[in-house]
Amino acid sequence: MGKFQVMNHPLIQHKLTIIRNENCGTREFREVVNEIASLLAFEVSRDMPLEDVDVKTPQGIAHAKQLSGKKVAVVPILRAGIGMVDGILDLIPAAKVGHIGMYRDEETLEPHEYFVKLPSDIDKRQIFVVDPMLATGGSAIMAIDALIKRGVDESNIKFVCLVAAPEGVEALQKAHGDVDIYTAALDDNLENGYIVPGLGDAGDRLFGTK
Ligand SMILES: O=P(O)(O)OC[C@H]1O[C@H](OP(=O)(O)OP(=O)(O)O)[C@H](O)[C@@H]1O
Ligand SMILES: O=c1cc[nH]c(=O)[nH]1
Ligand SMILES: [Mg+2]
Repeated sequence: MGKFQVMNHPLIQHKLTIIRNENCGTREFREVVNEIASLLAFEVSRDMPLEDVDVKTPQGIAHAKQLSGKKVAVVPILRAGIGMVDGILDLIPAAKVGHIGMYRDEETLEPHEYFVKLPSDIDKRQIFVVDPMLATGGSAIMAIDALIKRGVDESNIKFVCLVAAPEGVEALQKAHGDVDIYTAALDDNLENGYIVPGLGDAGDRLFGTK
């Protein structure tokens, strides 16, 4: 079973409160989502493997460490996931970026895939699937299905979000038990498909479309 972790670092919690506020405007919302994504990436990358390396400093030889594991791919679920990408690339600049386009039918809440473009070596990478909201879990499950269909092993996927509903966590764990889930908050429940208290429609707040 993959892990489920709520990232309760004080900086993450403080910044999440800023974007939950209905008076937070598009510009600040966008900036702070990226800041939270960076802080989440710092925690999510904590178990990346290291190898020993000797490096010559101006004063001698340091027995040091460098990253040794799989290269990273960040995969945002469009649209709202795009809001987290730059923040993660600030920490992992060499990561490749794949995109999976997904929209929820407003009536049925069913997800629909409309775009997939991934690095050609996606099956060899450590993948961070990012989306601010895990509501029913349908979009995350379908995005991960799309990766598995292309040869990705579930255990190489970490799902990173800002706010999760218990219903979404349960559904994602049931569908993809080996995927690690990281969130800045686990909220109360879903009402009409929206997370309560949540932060509203993340895509619309990021892109100013409402
Ligand atoms: O867990 P679920 O019930 O599937 O809901 C979560 C999805 O809903 C939102 O996207 P939306 O469909 O509104 O698209 P957008 O990002 O383009 O606004 C959000 O960004 C997630 O992708
Ligand atoms: O609360 C929610 C649920 C789904 N998508 C959002 O953007 N917000
Ligand atoms: Mg939306």
